[in-house]
Amino acid sequence: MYIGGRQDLAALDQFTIEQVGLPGAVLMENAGSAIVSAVLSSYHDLDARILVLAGNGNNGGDGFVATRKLCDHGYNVELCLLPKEETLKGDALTHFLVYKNRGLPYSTMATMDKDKLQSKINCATIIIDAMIGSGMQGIIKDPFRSVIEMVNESTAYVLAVDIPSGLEADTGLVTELAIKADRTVTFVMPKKGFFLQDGPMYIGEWEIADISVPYQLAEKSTQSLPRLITNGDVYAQLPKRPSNSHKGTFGHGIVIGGSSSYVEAPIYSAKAAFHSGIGLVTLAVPEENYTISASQLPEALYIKLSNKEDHISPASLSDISFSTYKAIAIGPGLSRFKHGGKILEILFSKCQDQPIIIDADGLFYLKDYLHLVKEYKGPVIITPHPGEMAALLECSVEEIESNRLEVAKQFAKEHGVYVLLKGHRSIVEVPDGNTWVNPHGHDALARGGSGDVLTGLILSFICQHASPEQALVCATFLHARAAEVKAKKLSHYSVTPNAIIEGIPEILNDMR
Ligand SMILES: NC(=O)C1=CN([C@@H]2O[C@H](COP(=O)(O)OP(=O)(O)OC[C@H]3O[C@@H](n4cnc5c(N)ncnc54)[C@H](OP(=O)(O)O)[C@@H]3O)[C@@H](O)[C@H]2O)[C@@H](O)CC1
Ligand SMILES: Nc1ncnc2c1ncn2[C@@H]1O[C@H](COP(=O)(O)OP(=O)(O)O)[C@@H](O)[C@H]1O
Ligand SMILES: [K+]
Repeated sequence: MYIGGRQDLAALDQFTIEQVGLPGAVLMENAGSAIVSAVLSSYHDLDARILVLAGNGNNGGDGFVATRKLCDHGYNVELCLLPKEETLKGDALTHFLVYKNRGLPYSTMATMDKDKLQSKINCATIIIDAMIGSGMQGIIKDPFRSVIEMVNESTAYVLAVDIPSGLEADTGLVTELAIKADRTVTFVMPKKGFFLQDGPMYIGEWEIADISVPYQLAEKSTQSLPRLITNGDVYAQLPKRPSNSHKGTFGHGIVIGGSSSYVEAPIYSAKAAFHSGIGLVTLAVPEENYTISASQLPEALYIKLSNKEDHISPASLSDISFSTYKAIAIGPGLSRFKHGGKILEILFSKCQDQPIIIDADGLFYLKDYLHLVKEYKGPVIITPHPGEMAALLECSVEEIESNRLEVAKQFAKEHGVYVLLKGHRSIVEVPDGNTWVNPHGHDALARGGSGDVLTGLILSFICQHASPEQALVCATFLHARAAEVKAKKLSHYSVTPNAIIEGIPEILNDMR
C-alpha cells in the first residue's frame, strides 16, 4: 500500500478526471458516500445530532454530499458552511447547488454569531470535519481557527473527511492547530503526513475509502512513493521454515556488544534473535559480563572478549572467526570510549560480505568510518534513532524529524546503506530502492532496551535467509505490533524488553 502527499493525490485525481474520464463531481459524490457508509456502519441512532462543518474547497464539497445523503437516510444532520457562499467554485459549487436545489437546510458563519456556533458544536454527538483537506497549507486562518478550537474542546465524536483539518498531508506538521479526529476516512491512499511528525496524534483510527480513482493505475504511476508496511507484506516476506530443516538452515548470527555499564543490551538482542527463529546465536561480550549473560541466555554460544577498563578491548575482535557467521550485529551496550572506532575498523577488515547491522554506540563511531561502509562488499544496515541520525549528519534532531523521509533516503543513497530510521513511526530505506513506513508503534517502546530487541530481530531474519529489506520490514512491524499487543495486556507503563520478546510469538502466530 502506497502513501502519498498533496501533489501525488492531486495528480491521481487529475489523471482519473482527464484520462479515465470520471468527472470530479462523481469522485466527490463517491467521497461523500464513503463518509456516509462510515457513519452508517457505526451509528444507528437517528436522533444523534450530526454537525457537518464545511469549507469552500473540495473537502467541503465532500461534506455537502455527505450531509445530503445523511438527510436521506433520516439522520438528524446539520450543515454549516464556514466561508462565504460566494467563494465556492468548481465541483464543490456543483454539489452545493445540488444540495440547495434539494431544498435542504444549512447555516453559514455569516448568518450566525460565534455563540450560536459554539452551542451547535456543544450539542453535537458527531462532528464531521469537512473544512480543509489535502489542500491545507501554512498556518490555519480564520474562520477555521476558532472553529477548530471549539471542536477540539467539545466531547463530540469527530470524523475527519480525508484528513483532519489543519494537518499537512505531506509533512504531518501541525502549525499551532488542527482537528483531533477520532476517526479519519481517507480517500485513495493514506497521506504521508499520517505517519510523520504530529500526524499520528491527530488522525485517530483511519481507513481508506475507494472513490473510483483506479488504484492499480496509481500503483503503476507511483513506484517511487513510500509504502506502508502491512500485515500482508510481513506475512509474504517472513522467512519460510521448511519442516525438514536443521539448525544450520536458520543460520548462525553473532551479537557484539556490552560493557560494564550496559550488560543487558546485547543479551536482549540475542534473546530476540533466539525467540524469532535464528538457528544459532553467539554473544561476544566483555569477559566480565560472561557469567550474568550466560545465566540469562544459556542457549547462546559465547565469546569472551578481553576487557580494557570498563569496555571491550577493540583488539580482541581480531580473534573472532567472522566467516562462521551469516550476519553480524554490533553496537548494543558497547559504550563510548577513546579509540572505540577501532572496533569498526577491525570488523570491516575481517568480514567478507556478510550483512553487518550497526546499532547504538556502533553508530556513534560510524561517523568517522563511513568510507568503510562504502567500500564493503556486503550489505550494511544502520538502525539510528533520531538523535543518532542527527549525530551522524551533524545536525539537530529537529532537522531530522521535520524531514524524516528525505533524510533517510538521502543517507541511504549517499552511503549505500540500509537505513532504519527509528521513531514513533519508523522508516525503512533501501539504498536506491523502496521506502517503507511502519504504521505501528507504541509509547510502550519508549524504554531502554527496545532498540536492542529490534536489532536482534533483524539479525534473526537475515540469518533465516531474508534479504536485508525483508528482514527490516518484518522486524520493524513485528517489534511494534508486539509492543501494541503487550501494552493492551500489561498497560502502557509496564512493557519491558523481555515482554516485547514474549509478544513476538503472539504476533507470528496470528500472521495470515
Ligand atoms: N480533487 C478532486 O477531484 C477530489 C478531491 N476530493 C477532496 O478534495 C480535497 C482537496 O481539495 P482541494 O484541493 O480543493 O483543497 P481543500 O482540502 O478543500 O482545501 C482548500 C481550502 O482550504 C483552505 N485553506 C488551505 N489552507 C488553509 C489555511 N492554512 N487556513 C485556512 N484555510 C486554508 C483554502 O482556502 P483559501 O486558500 O482558498 O482561502 C480552500 O478553501 C481532498 O482532501 C478531498 O477531501 C474528493 O472530493 C475527491 C475528488
Ligand atoms: N513513543 C514511541 N512510539 C513508537 N515507537 C517507539 C516509541 N519510543 C520508542 N520507540 C521504538 O523503540 C525503539 C527504541 O530504540 P532505541 O532508541 O535505539 O532504544 P535502546 O537503544 O535504548 O534500545 C525504536 O524501535 C523506536 O522506534
Ligand atoms: K478535513
